[in-house]
Amino acid sequence: MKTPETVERALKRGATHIGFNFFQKSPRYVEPDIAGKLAEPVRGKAKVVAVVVDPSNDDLDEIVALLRPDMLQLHGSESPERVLTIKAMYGIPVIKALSVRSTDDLKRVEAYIGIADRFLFDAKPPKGSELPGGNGVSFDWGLLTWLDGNVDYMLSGGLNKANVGQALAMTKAPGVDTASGVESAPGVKSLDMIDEFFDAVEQACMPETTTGSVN
Ligand SMILES: O=C(O)c1ccccc1N[C@@H]1O[C@H](COP(=O)(O)O)[C@@H](O)[C@H]1O
Repeated sequence: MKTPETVERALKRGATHIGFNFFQKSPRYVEPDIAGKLAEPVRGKAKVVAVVVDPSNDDLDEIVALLRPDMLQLHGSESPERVLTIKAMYGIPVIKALSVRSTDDLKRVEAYIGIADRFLFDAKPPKGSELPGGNGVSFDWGLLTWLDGNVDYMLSGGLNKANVGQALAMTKAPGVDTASGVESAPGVKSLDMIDEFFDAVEQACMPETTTGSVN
């Protein structure tokens, strides 16, 4: 999120996590001090998440001081040992993002069990992309049937109003996450598209008993 308006809209629609991106090549990048201000209305209503990619300790020091995140989303190739070190340094829960193309990619979860607090499964970046995430591409959700049912995760990667219902129906994912799927241009979130995404999620999550037809 890069603007107060989009933060407000996502909160109003019931977002449980609001992310701020600190990968400098990203069109979603925000300066840590600006992110700290944007996060103020989020505190106590949703989790403030810092999205980082193989961050140095200096970068983390600055982000943690200025944003005061509830969670760190580690979206690079951080090893289990590095995740443990980061958790020990700041005492902040970690979402470990893993990119998925095959069942072997999903098996990488095992090394992080008991270390990462939650997982986020994203697609592998397309060839040539400079971004490790935020590429608007999905992976084969059917692969998630291989996952141990106790793993707490968020499904990510190319989710938008048109496919999030099918993604939820197919995977029963405990959470969904989107970035480019609610943007009118790279890095430009659309209030209408945020609404449409939440509408689609609500529709997908409606208990069957309330979606029956009226005769
Ligand atoms: O969005 C980015 O530019 C980005 C850069 C570096 C790491 C992660 C990034 N985005 C995250 O990727 C997922 C999926 O995004 P999308 O829905 O496919 O656009 C999401 O968690 C973004 O925050």
